[in-house]
Order: sequence, then C-alpha cells, then structure tokens
Amino acid sequence: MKGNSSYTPKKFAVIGAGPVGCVLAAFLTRGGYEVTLCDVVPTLLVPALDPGIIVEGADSLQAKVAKVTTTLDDIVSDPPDVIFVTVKATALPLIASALEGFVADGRYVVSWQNGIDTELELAKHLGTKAVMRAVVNYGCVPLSPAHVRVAFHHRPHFLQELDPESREAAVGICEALSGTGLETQHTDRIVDKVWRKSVMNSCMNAICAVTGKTMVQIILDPILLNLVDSLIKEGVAVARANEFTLGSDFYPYCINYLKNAGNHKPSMLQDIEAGRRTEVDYINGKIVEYGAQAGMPTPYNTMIHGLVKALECRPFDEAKAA
Ligand SMILES: NC(=O)C1=CN([C@@H]2O[C@H](COP(=O)(O)OP(=O)(O)OC[C@H]3O[C@@H](n4cnc5c(N)ncnc54)[C@H](OP(=O)(O)O)[C@@H]3O)[C@@H](O)[C@H]2O)C=CC1
Ligand SMILES: CC(C)(CO)C(=O)C(=O)O
Repeated sequence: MKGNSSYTPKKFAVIGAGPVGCVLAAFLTRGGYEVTLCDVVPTLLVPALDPGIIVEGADSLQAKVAKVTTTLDDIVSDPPDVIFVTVKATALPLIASALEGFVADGRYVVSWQNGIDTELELAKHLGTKAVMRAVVNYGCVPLSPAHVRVAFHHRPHFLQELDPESREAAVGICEALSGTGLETQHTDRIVDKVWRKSVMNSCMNAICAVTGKTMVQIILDPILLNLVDSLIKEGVAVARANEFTLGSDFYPYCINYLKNAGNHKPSMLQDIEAGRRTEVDYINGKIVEYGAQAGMPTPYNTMIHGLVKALECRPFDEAKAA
C-alpha cells in the first residue's frame, strides 16, 4: 500500500517465533516484504521456510518467510530496516543488549508485546530514537511450529515512537503494517493504550493463569467475575493516580473483550502450562510498582502477582522434591 510517509521500510526481522511473531511475520511476508524470523528454538523455524507459516482462525493465510536464524548476531550483521520484538518481556534485557550494534539512522526496533514499560527496557540499551512501542490486539495460540490459530483479531493495533524525531518513521511503519492487513494506527497516546491493554491483561491473564480457566469461563463464574471487577477497578485507580487516561468506555470494553474471547487461553496461562516464566512482573507487578509510587495500596494485584510467581516456581519445587 502506498502511504504518505517518506519512510518506506522494505526489510523486516521478527524476533520470537511464538504465535504472535508468526502471525506478524506471515502478514508482512504476504504483504511482499522480506522477512527474517529469529528464534532460539530451531525447530520453530524450519517450517516457516517451507511449507511456510500457517495462520488459521480469525485470519487465514500461509506465507514462506525469506530467511530464518537462531542468532541475533545474524540480524545485526545483515540489518533490516525494522526489527519487531515479539518475545516475552522477561527476555528483553538480553535482547536489547544484543541489538546494540543494530542502531543506526533509519533503523528501528518495535516492542510488539504486552506489558508496561517494555519500550523503556529496549531504550536503556538502544536509545529512545531507535525504539517504538506497539499495542497488539490479536489473541492466538500455537498449534505446532509455525502453525497458529488466531482466536480473535480486534483491529487496529497501535504504534508510537519514543522520540518525536522518529515520528515520520513510525507513521511509515504503520502504513506498511496496515498495507499487509495488520491495520495499525499511529497514536500520540501509546502509554494510555498500553495501560488499557495491561489493566485488561492484569485480570484476564493472571486469573486464567491461576485458575487454568479460559477467558469466557472466568466471566461466567460469579466469584471470578468479582475478582475481575476488583482488578479492573484497582488498575484504573492506579492509572488515574499516575495521570494515564483509560477512557470512559474502559470498563464495559474489558468485560466485552473477555466475553467475546470464548474459550481462549491467554499467553500467561499458556506459559504456566508450558512450565515457563510469565510476564506477571511487567503486568500486575508494574501496577503494584506504579501504585506504590502514587502512595496507593494494591491488594488485589499484590495477591495475584504473588500467586502467579508461586505457580512459576512449581516446576522447580517439584524437581527439588523429587
Ligand atoms: N499469545 C497471545 O495471544 C498474545 C501475546 N501477546 C504478547 O506478545 C509477546 C509474544 O507472545 P507469544 O508469541 O505468545 O510468546 P512466546 O513465548 O510463545 O514466543 C516467543 C518466542 O521467542 C523465543 N525467544 C526468547 N528469547 C529469545 C531470544 N533471545 N532470541 C530469539 N528468540 C527468543 C522464545 O523461546 P523460549 O520459549 O525458549 O524462551 C519463544 O519461542 C508477549 O509479550 C505476549 O504477552 C500479545 C497479544 C496476544
Ligand atoms: C488479549 C490476550 C488475552 C490475547 O491472547 C493477550 O494479550 C494475551 O494472551 O496475552
């Protein structure tokens, strides 16, 4: 799609071949861009080359990426215009430091992730001019390597630069994404959008992770619905105390999002089931931190953060006990 921005990226890298990275890489490839997909797990990459990434469900496409690699050094030595980071937030410090050699005029790194302040983790190593933040509005699960089911896709996604000097480039990246079918709106209020998504994640991801239930199941359970209500209200209060604006539609938006997601397992539950670390520190943990900065107690987030952390330790506790 021809846009209005003078920045017209042609070559992309996607770091993380989980479901979110695969969906993004498939759309970009189908859109005619050269895409390198990178993951530390080689078996996730092989089918992305042939037969290609397969996306089914709310979206349906199949696309063979141009290249795959297991090392970030390959991306730094053959640099794309734009790198999308689609790993869990916990992997950011390592990735950010490995990408330091990538930074140059006209090259950008986008946090295409969940979590509060992920862009700041990248900017610590890469500087603000190179870093952009996106809010991702699709939900997906891996079926097998490079094969993903999209449970829902609530377009548009949102994206903003951290440094005003990079605005034109951010608009160009939004135009490129939108042209592939991943409609992405440039915004001047990305932090508000991040908080909207994160407060929603603070209830749906954490409650599903602790209970093992799907999104619609927590809405249909009156006790858990009460907990959803308390977490949303606590998150909204912390956001307000820090002068982030969630909007007057926020509460019904959250409830409808959960209701319409059906029997989808959010990424935090997928992590617990796979015995992996979760992003709870970047979601509920950040709400607790921002609450403390504003002098506000956050009992619901503190409690559920602790419960998810305890569940994360379970595989290690079990191994120790064996
Ligand atoms: N799943 C969903 O529906 C949604 C997820 N999101 C967000 O998108 C982001 C990605 O999610 P998702 O796709 O589910 O994540 P996954 O954890 O499934 O996928 C990320 C992949 O990146 C790999 N990885 C980790 N570190 C590196 C590294 N240094 N270099 C290369 N690859 C690496 C991981 O390997 P390993 O597992 O071995 O660490 C994993 O294969 C998260 O922030 C998530 O919250 C946002 C919207 C919806
Ligand atoms: C919106 C939702 C629940 C989609 O899967 C998500 O952001 C996640 O899984 O982390």
